[in-house]
Amino acid sequence: MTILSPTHPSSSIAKPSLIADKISKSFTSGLVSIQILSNLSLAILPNELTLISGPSGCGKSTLLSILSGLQHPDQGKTWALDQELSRSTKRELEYFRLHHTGFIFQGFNLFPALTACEQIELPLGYLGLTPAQCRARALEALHEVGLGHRVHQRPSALSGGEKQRVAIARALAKQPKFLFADEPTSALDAASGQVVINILRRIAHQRGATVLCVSHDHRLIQHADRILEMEDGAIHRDWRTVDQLQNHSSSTPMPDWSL
Ligand SMILES: Nc1ncnc2c1ncn2[C@@H]1O[C@H](COP(=O)(O)OP(=O)(O)OP(=O)(O)O)[C@@H](O)[C@H]1O
Repeated sequence: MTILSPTHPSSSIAKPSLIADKISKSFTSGLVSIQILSNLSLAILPNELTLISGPSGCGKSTLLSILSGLQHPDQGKTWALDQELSRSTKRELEYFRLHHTGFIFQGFNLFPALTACEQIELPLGYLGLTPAQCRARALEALHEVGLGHRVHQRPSALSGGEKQRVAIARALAKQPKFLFADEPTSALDAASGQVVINILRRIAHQRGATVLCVSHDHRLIQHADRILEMEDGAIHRDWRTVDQLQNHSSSTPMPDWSL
């Protein structure tokens, strides 16, 4: 059984790749304004899978969309590496998302008419790669998620877990620095969900990507490196697996996370 320990900054000396500094967000419904995120600050590290968990409606997806540059916070600042997302223009955010991010959603978002390989080749074309480069990257990504034998299948011939693996391969083929996943296992059975979360963790560890995953699927917790539990628009608890802590010396110096 995985034992969880409270996160301590000395557990890592890596520089955060994603930072939120006192961000707030509210939505207006009719005459009522509802505060979703309140003065939230956090720092996410590369090379690990960070899981944001919490009850439905607590603001997980809103936080993910702000950290990935899909939305601006009402107040506060966000950075991805050295780019201040909260001050970036729409065009700068589009460039950031196209070149540096991959997204994975609960519903897979695959085109029914395209084969697994074509699903991946299509968006790669927007990166300016040649058709041969797109094909090579697509095949490599499909092999990486264990779907080398399903290259020419359309979504209707794939299981839910396989569809999600195609979606991961599509995100992976861009070779992104950031991978954002919103409830990637919700539509999957336990075994398929476990395969998906293991792939996400491997991408973080082997490729050095920052992998941020939103889920209220408790089966995922023991497979994440770090767990952020949200409640009422704030980070309520911040946990890290003991395995991860033991990989670092107890004399590891404190990183400078000052904002
Ligand atoms: N664009 C929007 N306009 C109005 N309200 C919104 C908008 N986006 C989110 N909300 C509201 O903000 C709250 C938080 O939504 P969010 O999707 O971030 O929560 P969540 O924790 O991801 O929920 P779930 O686990 O159910 O997906 C919800 O009450 C939702 O209805």
